[in-house]
Amino acid sequence: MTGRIADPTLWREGTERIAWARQFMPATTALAAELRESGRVHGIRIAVSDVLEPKTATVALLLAEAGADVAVSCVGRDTDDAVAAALVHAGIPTYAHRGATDAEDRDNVLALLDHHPEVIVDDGAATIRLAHTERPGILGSMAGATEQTTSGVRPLRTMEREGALRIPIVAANDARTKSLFDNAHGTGQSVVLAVADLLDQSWAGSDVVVVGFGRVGSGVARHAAALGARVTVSEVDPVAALQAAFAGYAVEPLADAAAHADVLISTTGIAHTVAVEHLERLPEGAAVAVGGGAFQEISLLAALDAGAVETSRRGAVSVLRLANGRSIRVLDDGHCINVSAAEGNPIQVMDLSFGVQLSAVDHLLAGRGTLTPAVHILPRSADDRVAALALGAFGGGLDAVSSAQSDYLTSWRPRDVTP
Ligand SMILES: NC(=O)c1ccc[n+]([C@@H]2O[C@H](COP(=O)([O-])OP(=O)(O)OC[C@H]3O[C@@H](n4cnc5c(N)ncnc54)[C@H](O)[C@@H]3O)[C@@H](O)[C@H]2O)c1
Repeated sequence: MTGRIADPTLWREGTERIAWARQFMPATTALAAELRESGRVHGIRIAVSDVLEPKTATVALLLAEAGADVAVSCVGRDTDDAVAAALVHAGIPTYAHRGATDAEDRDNVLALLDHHPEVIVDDGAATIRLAHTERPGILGSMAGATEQTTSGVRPLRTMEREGALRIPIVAANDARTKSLFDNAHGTGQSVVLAVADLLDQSWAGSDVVVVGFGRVGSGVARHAAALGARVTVSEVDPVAALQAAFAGYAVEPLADAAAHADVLISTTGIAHTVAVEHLERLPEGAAVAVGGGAFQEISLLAALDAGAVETSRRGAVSVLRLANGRSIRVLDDGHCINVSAAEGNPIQVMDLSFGVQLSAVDHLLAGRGTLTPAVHILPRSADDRVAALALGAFGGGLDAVSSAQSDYLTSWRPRDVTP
C-alpha cells in the first residue's frame, strides 16, 4: 500500500461511489479525454489536494488514466475513508484519513509534496503555501499550481504582491464557470440543505441571517428564502449590501441582525467574522453554521476563552452555553458545513469546477517555462469550452455571433453606431 489511509479494506464501497459520481461529470471526463489524447499530462507528477470524496477521486483517476503520475492528500475532517481506500486500491498514493490531527494533516501534505509534484491541484492553497515554506526545493522544477477557492486565491495574491510567489498559479476560482456556479449555486444549495438536515426543523417563517453577500452568500440567501425563510444580510461592502437590498433582503449590521436570528450562517471565508459579541446577541436556541470555511470564521475558541461551555452534543450539533447564560447550537464545530457534515457541492456543479481545474492543468503545462510566477486567470476560451461541454450535457444549444454583429462590435467610427 502506498500512502497513509485509515482502512484499505473499504475500497469496494469507495470504488462503487466513485463510479456513480463519474457518470455525472461529462465536462470533466471530456476534458480528461482531451488531455489523454494530447499527451500533455503523460508522465507528469500531479498532486491533488482537495476535499476527498467521490468527485475529487474521479478527477484523480481521470488524470491517472490520462497518463499522469498522481498522488492525493486531504485533511482528516474532509476525508471519506472509503474513497481514500479506493484510490489506494487503484494505485494512487493517498495521504488522508478521517479524524487526523492537525499535525497528521500537515504530515500528509508534506508526504504529498515529497512526491515532487510538477503541478499542484489545490483547494485552499495550504499545499501551495507549505510547498513554499517547507519544501522550497521542489518549486524550481514545477510547472505551477491551480487553486480552486476564493479564500485560497487571496493569500496567493498577497504572496505575489510581496514577491514571495515562486511558481505560476491559475486562479481556477476566478473562472466564470467556477465561481458563477460552484460558489453561487452549488454552495448555496448544499450549505442550506446541510444546515436544514442537521437542524431538522422547518425553515418556513424562520429568521435566517446570512453574513457576507458575495457569490456564496447570495446563493445561501436565495436557497434559504426558497425554503420560506425571512432572510437578513450583513455586509461590510456597500455595493454587496445594496445588491442584497435590491434582491429583496433586509440588510442590517451583524450586531442587530444576530439579535433576531434563528439561524446564522457565515459565508465570508474570513476568520473572526462572527465575534463573541455577535454570538452573545443571539436569542436562546439559535443555530450558527459556516458556509465560507475559514478556521475560526465563527470565533468559537474565543467564546470558550470568554467562559462559554459545551453542555451537550448530538452528532454534529453541539450546544454551547455562553458566558451570558444563553445557549446556542453550533453546527459541526464551525467547520465548512456542506463539506464537513454533508456531501459537498452537487456533482453537476463540481463537474464544472473540476473541468476548470483540468483546463488549468493544461494551461500550466502548455505555458511551462513562459508563464511568470504570478496569479493568472484561465483564458476565456478555456472557460467557454468548459461551459459549452456542460451546456451540451444539459441538452442546451448555443448561438454564434453573426458577422453583422461582429462588424458592429469591432467598429468604432461614429457613423457605424448612428441609429
Ligand atoms: N463551502 C463551500 O463549498 C465553498 C464553495 C465555494 C467557496 N467557498 C468559500 O466561501 C467564501 C466566500 O466565497 P465568495 O466567492 O462568496 O467570496 P466573496 O469575496 O465573493 O464574498 C465574501 C463577502 O463577504 C463580505 N464580508 C467580509 N467581511 C464581512 C463581515 N465582517 N461582515 C459581513 N460581510 C463580510 C465581503 O464584503 C464579500 O462580499 C470563501 O472562503 C470561499 O473560499 C466555500
